[in-house]
Amino acid sequence: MAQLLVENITLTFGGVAALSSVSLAVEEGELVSVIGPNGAGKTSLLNCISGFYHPQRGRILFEGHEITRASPHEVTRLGIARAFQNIELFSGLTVLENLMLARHTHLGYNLAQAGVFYGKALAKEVENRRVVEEVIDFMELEPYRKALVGNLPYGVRKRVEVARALSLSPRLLLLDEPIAGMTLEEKEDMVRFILEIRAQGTTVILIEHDLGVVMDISDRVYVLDFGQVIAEGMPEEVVKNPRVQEAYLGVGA
Ligand SMILES: Nc1ncnc2c1ncn2[C@@H]1O[C@H](COP(=O)(O)OP(=O)(O)OP(=O)(O)O)[C@@H](O)[C@H]1O
Repeated sequence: MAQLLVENITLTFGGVAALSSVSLAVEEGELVSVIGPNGAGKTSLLNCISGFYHPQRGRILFEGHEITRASPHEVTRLGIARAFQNIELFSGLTVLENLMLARHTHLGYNLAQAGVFYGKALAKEVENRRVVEEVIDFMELEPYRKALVGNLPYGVRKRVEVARALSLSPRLLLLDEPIAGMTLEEKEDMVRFILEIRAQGTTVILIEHDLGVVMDISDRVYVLDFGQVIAEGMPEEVVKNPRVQEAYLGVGA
């Protein structure tokens, strides 16, 4: 069974369908990209998977659990984390504090539990710190760990945003335009990190407008247009698909 199954989801806003009967199946360890023109429904799809939107029809299963109506918090606890297009970090906190806070907020013990199970809470805190330090090391953020996020250049903040998602130890990572607005060098670095994340066994769903990057690194690609999946397959198949060329690349027709 696929790790993530999206079955015929439909999401409407006041009569406008952002997604119409969209299905998607992602295997554990795959790097799957979702592409499509502006307004095609890519972010809406990620919002449904991550619990921010709930589709009116269809269902979503992650590792056999139905998450169609789950909250973002529940989805995170089940092993799905998301790096946002518009960076969701606290600019007045350091890199280290942002990552620790993410773990506390989503996976941590609450204060009442900490009071009752002091030893357990302490062990949890040591574990939180270990994971966060590993992520900082992995994302090569060591030079910035004590820097306030608000003072960091945009490209580094994008990297911290991915690190924040990774610090939740996800088995499925959702990346919404992780290289948008970056310099060429920053893009190359981010692509390398994405490939390393996948190499470590984490499943990745990527929304990205840079087709060169998508075609280079994806195992499979889904193409959305007007809220519908118009093509799915290996990158080299998808680019040859006449519907994709018409709808997305603006050629043909
Ligand atoms: N909260 C909302 N309220 C109303 N309409 C929405 C909402 N979110 C998305 N939509 C609509 O749903 C459609 C799909 O939008 P979505 O942002 O998912 O597309 P996208 O493919 O991610 O676009 P982009 O590449 O520009 O980010 C659009 O018509 C958009 O206006």
